[in-house]
Amino acid sequence: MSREICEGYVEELEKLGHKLMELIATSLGLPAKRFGEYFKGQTSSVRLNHYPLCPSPELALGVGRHKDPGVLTLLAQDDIGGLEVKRKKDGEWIQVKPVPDSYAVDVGDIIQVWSNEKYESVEHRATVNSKRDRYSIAFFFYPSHSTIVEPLEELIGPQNPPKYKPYSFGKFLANRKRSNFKKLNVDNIQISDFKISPANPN
Ligand SMILES: O=C(O)CCC(=O)C(=O)O
Ligand SMILES: [Fe+2]
Repeated sequence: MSREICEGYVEELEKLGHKLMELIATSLGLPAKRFGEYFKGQTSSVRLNHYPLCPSPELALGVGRHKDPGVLTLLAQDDIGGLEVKRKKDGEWIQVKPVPDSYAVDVGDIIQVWSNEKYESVEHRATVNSKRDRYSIAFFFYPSHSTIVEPLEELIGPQNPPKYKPYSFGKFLANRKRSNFKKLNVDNIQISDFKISPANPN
């Protein structure tokens, strides 16, 4: 792939990311450009995923269950399928069927915190299959390293106290990456670590 093609692709995804954030801002009753400031010095990235076919797909996962730490993930997937999201009401894993010429849009942890849980970050995973290799391209729309993530002040008040303590996105991500993609015996850092519990508001 040439540099121009990659750069052009990322530029278009960035535009789409901003557009989606404008719609989300509007849905929360905020000015459309409310989220723009966080993306000055953004740290977005692209990951090319290759899942080789697996003779025993019931014994392995392509990517284990997780929530994406950023703002949005825009996922282009081929026609094989394998992405699954966890349905909250019963914990069932639901397949996200590939739709040609479209992106699967995943709300990340930061929107959950910014919106004080009006939106929720979706838990997901990717399975493998025994028929064909699968490819996906994930664009992770991330704010600047220095962003302090906290519920937006316009969305909190006496009736709606903040559900999260502020945290540094850069430090959160650095902590996540410390695992270096190895399987850990303990869960790595999660936004729930910053959750304010009603019994212990500080
Ligand atoms: O390839 C997929 O379907 C999902 C990939 C994913 O969740 C990720 O890269 O964060
Ligand atoms: Fe993901």
